[in-house]
Amino acid sequence: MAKGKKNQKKPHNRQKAEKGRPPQQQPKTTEVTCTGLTDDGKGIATWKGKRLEVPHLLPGEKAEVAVPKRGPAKVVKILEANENRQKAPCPYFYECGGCQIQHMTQTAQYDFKQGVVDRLMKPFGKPEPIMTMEEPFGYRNKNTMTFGEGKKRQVIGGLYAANSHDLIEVDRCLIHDPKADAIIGTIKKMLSSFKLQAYNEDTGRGFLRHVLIKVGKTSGQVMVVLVTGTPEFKGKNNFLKALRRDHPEITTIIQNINTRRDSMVLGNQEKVLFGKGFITDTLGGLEFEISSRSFYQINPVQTEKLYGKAVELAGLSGKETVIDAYCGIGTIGLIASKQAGNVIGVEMNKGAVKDAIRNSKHNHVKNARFHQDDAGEFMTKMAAAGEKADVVILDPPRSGSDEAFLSSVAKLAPSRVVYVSCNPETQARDLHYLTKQGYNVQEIQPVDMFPQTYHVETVVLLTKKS
Ligand SMILES: C[S@@+](CC[C@H](N)C(=O)[O-])C[C@H]1O[C@@H](n2cnc3c(N)ncnc32)[C@H](O)[C@@H]1O
Repeated sequence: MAKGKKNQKKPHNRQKAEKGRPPQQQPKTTEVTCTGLTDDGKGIATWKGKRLEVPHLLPGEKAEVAVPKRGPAKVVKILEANENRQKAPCPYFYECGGCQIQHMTQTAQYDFKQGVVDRLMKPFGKPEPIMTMEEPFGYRNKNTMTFGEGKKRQVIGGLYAANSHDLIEVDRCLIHDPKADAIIGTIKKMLSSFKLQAYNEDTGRGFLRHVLIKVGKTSGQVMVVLVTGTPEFKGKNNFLKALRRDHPEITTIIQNINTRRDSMVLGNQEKVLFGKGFITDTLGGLEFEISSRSFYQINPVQTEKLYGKAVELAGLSGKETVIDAYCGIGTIGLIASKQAGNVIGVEMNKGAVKDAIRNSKHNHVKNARFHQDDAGEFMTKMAAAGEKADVVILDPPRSGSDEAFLSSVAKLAPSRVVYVSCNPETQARDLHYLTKQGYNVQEIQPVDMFPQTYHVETVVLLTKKS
């Protein structure tokens, strides 16, 4: 849900900016009929002969909609509702930018995601029914709330409003782990009794910027990261004592110091204040160490299904050489290593590679090696050296893979390619390339990794044409 936050513009001091500004005109309202949905779940309508995208509107619905000069259109009143509409369970849904489709019933959410995948994958075959989640709330193991000052310098702890960098006070986010929000609530209350200020983005002063909580869903371990604008931590010992007294479930506490003036959540400096500085969690029968910065899939229940499917599609017999490209902390490769001859992981992020190596030792995996490199360059070098691989598993970022990587796949000529993606649009682009390079798509499996949001994960099996 935090996707895109980093790139959002820094806000101005809104209070200052509003002084002397003429009162804002109310945006015009108009009646529209929704004819379809964008791939990110917005309604599509026509206004003044042009396409208008309206968040929270469903196909067939008639609505009165406000159309401001700048920014997204907004539903003022639904005049005729679609049967798939429901009252969003979260009271912050219409303001907050975290979830986009809570106004759809759960079944309609699945139909929407299935429809997006079916359309994008049509040239390659018919996707399997989406893997759904039995309990599609409270699934996140990584939960962040941001702290700031309100107009009266009061502490605000919450999430950013949609399409903006304005903070809205949120006590409970329904996709967060409830334990995480309870700890954040306690910290919010403790700030004033410990005379600690929230960080003010405009002045660059103040103490608490964010609280990041990671929860090991199977281990029950809890990491609290206090992201502070200054290294000084007044009353630290008593603060930690009080926090741990109220939340004995906390297993480690870290202070991350972020003095940057941009909107990156974590700074580069860290102090472990309590515990080991990491938590562990179990996935695919292995135990992974998770630090504050490690990339780790945020929905472990669905990740078990996703990785299980990816390993099944790899069709391993115990002898194969498997490449785990874009491997992060090595999760997929290490899980696959139990059924493979050997695993070669490649990942650009240095910290993640260190984590992957540590995780392979921790799990006594002897047949996996990890390399820090650009995946495309690494594969190009492998192909040039005449090396071979039996299976390539790739799980690139949202932007997808690149030509260097995909053309090297064709040269390495693995019999199977298992492509995991969090963006079916870039995945479809890359599948077009691979199918022209001698591969056939055999199976397409969508997985709902991010319920209540428009995001959908897919895993695709390609095999070499004989
Ligand atoms: C979607 S994550 C997948 C991580 C891992 N497979 C998992 O499931 O946890 C994508 C990973 O690709 C890495 N990455 C991004 N661009 C890369 C590149 N050009 N070469 C290698 N790794 C890259 C990112 O650092 C990130 O760890």
